[in-house]
Amino acid sequence: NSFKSFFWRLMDDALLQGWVVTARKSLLQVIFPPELRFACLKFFNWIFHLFSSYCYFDITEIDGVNTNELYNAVQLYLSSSVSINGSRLSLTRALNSSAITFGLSNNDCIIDTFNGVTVLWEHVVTQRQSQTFSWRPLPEEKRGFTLRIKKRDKSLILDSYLDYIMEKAIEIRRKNQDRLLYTNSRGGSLDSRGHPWESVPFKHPSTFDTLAMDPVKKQEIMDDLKDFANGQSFYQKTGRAWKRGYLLYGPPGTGKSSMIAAMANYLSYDIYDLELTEVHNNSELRKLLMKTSSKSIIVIEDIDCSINLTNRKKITNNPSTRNYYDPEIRCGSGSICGEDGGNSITLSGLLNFTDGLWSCCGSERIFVFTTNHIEKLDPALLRSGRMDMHIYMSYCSYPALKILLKNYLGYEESDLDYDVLKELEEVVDKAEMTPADISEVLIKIRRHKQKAVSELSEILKTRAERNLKSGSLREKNSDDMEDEEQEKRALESPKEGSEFEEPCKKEEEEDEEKLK
Ligand SMILES: Nc1ncnc2c1ncn2[C@@H]1O[C@H](COP(=O)(O)OP(=O)(O)OP(=O)(O)O)[C@@H](O)[C@H]1O
Ligand SMILES: [Mg+2]
Repeated sequence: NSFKSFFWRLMDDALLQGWVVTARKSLLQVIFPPELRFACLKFFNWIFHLFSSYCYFDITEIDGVNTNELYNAVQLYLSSSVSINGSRLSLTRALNSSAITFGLSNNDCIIDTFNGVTVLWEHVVTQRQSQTFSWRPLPEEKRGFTLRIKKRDKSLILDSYLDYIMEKAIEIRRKNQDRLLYTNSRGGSLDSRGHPWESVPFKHPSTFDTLAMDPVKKQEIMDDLKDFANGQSFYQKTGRAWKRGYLLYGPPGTGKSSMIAAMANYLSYDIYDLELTEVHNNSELRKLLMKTSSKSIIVIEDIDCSINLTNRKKITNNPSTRNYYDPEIRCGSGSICGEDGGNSITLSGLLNFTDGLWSCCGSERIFVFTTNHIEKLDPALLRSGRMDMHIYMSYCSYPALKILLKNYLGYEESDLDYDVLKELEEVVDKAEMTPADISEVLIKIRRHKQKAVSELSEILKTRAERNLKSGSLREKNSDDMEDEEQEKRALESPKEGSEFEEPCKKEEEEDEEKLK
């Protein structure tokens, strides 16, 4: 009985409580209808914001139906600071990327500072209430960032912080994305999207660390590249197009192509490998240039072989008449400007490509030309300002050899005997071996390090001796030939005031008379 009464009392209580709750609810609704409650909330919000020293900006992932660019930019931008400070992170890896991006977890906060101003970012994720009609399905979660800043810093932040974030995001995206190597090997034909370039992921492992060359020269080039990449305001201030030209020259196998790969890896630029022989005329060249993107290196390898410079000799043989404004010289090879009617690629077209008006469509571009024979190049290509830096890639020097020993055998300078080093230093310059030759020797015997060094030393010695012998032989030959030539000249040369000068004088006199 007692249990029964207890049960019923409990039920009564529950019923009563339910009634009370319902009654209270309906009473509240009578006194505070939803409109009034909403107005109250708004009012309290307004009061809160009025007295708060902060203001808030919401950056939602989807703005109406479009994806909000700023949301993605903020996400990428925060990824760099989040990776250091966060304790719970979301990780993503985008398509075409080999890097992992860190992100703020849902409803997590992070503090950032910009120009001494502190801001707070919150990643707000809520469930989407009801699916409204839309042409494309929206994600179930509503994501966004809320930026909290002090009211007094509002103008500073809006003026520069958001621009800074956008720039940083582009940089991070480029760094994370695999770089591309473009080629125009398809000739002038376009792909389905109207692009003349074909691309493949660029994964060349060459870096400035692995490049064997004089460290001082290497540092100079690296500084120059960094100055260029950070020099937007400088180029704007001085009225120069934001581009730079490098001419790499030297014997085959000295690292010209490796240097280009190292440059691209250092600056995270794409490479456009321009095959000039596939370009039919100047307008095609211009179209190719227009379709290159900023932050890229445009490469023309073996420039001396790529363009017809046959008539160049005619011009350079007569230096007194050489004038850059001469149309023949501007066109490089005489055949090009006029008669061919633009049916072939010309030196003038190439010069316009590198520093004409068209070269400035897009910005932050580097032109690199390589050649094994700098002496074959037209002076118009070499004049200062066109190729800003001429870099000689030389035979392997002692500092370069030390880099190769470190890269291939893991030998630091201190790991090797003083005598061995001295021996290598003495012969390496005289041997005139390219880094490619030396790396070939080291690769073959890299498992037996000491043997590799002693074998390399032997090879260098033999090559040095051979060069010395052939050098002295060459000297002797050239001395003999000079003697012979002098003798010949002495025999052939007419005596002073002989008939050789007479006709010339006669002709001159006749010319003068005609002029009179
Ligand atoms: N300076 C260097 N540092 C490191 N490795 C080098 C260097 N030079 C050449 N090598 C090695 O030799 C190979 C050939 O070098 P690379 O193609 O860069 O020479 P190149 O100067 O472009 O020759 P070519 O004039 O024939 O095009 C590379 O794969 C690289 O491993
Ligand atoms: Mg090369």
